[in-house]
Amino acid sequence: MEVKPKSACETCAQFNADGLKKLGVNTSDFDYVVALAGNPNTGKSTVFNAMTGLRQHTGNWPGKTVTRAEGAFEYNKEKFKLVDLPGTYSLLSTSEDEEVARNFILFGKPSVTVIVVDASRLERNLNLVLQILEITNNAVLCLNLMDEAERNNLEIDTRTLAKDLGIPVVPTSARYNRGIPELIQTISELANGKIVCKPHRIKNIPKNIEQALEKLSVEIKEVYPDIPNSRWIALRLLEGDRNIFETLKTGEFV
Ligand SMILES: Nc1nc2c(ncn2[C@@H]2O[C@H](COP(=O)(O)OP(=O)(O)OP(=O)(O)O)[C@@H](O)[C@H]2O)c(=O)[nH]1
Ligand SMILES: [Mg+2]
Repeated sequence: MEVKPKSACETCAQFNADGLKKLGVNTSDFDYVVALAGNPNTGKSTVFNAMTGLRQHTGNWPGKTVTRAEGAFEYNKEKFKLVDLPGTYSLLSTSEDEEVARNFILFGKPSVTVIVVDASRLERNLNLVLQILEITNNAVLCLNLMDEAERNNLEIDTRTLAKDLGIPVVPTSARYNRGIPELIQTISELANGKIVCKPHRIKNIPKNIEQALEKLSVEIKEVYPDIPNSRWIALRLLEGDRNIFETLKTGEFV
């Protein structure tokens, strides 16, 4: 991860939060699309509401958001369309809600993916984080529910986490609006290339599988030239993922 040097004033989130305008449902003429992804009940909709000024339903039970919601905000004169997704445990999913999230993360071509995790249950959230990092170059980890983590006396080494994952990590307590200005600033810097990620990727793929992957992903690209992540899709097909197979067949990507 490389961060280009800036003046101290520019790096201050408090300073930059002044450049924020919550635009509600007015998503026209956006410059960037930002996806909010993560396990169920990690506070995605709460983050969405804090940034857009909308009142997307939030609730303390899994699966509250069942379809995707869209809103917008403006920051430093650039317009961001924010997409709130249903919670999902995995990109290798089967349930209908999870499919909505997976298809958007895979095929929606977001400029930035915000991965919202529960800081008090970090370990069980990491599975999805690593899966998302396989398919995107531009992501930020929103370490939410920091108030809960603090209450449980959990300390998280955010610098090491950011280094190991290869993406920025922003601690937040979205319910209390803590960390939201920093998150917005990080999203903006990722979108306009001031921060460049080097996401953690699995490297030890056997040679024969690697060759099959290469071949299949070339064929996928021939049939679907606009498709992102053809390599990951090839891997899923080789593993026999019926959902991905059906999605490709119907062409209903998003
Ligand atoms: N203590 C605390 N609670 C939070 C925080 N952020 C969200 N919550 C609460 O966590 C619950 C779930 O929040 P949601 O925003 O609905 O979570 P979600 O990720 O959108 O949930 P799904 O749509 O089901 O995936 C709500 O009761 C929120 O008020 C936080 O930073 N701290
Ligand atoms: Mg939600």
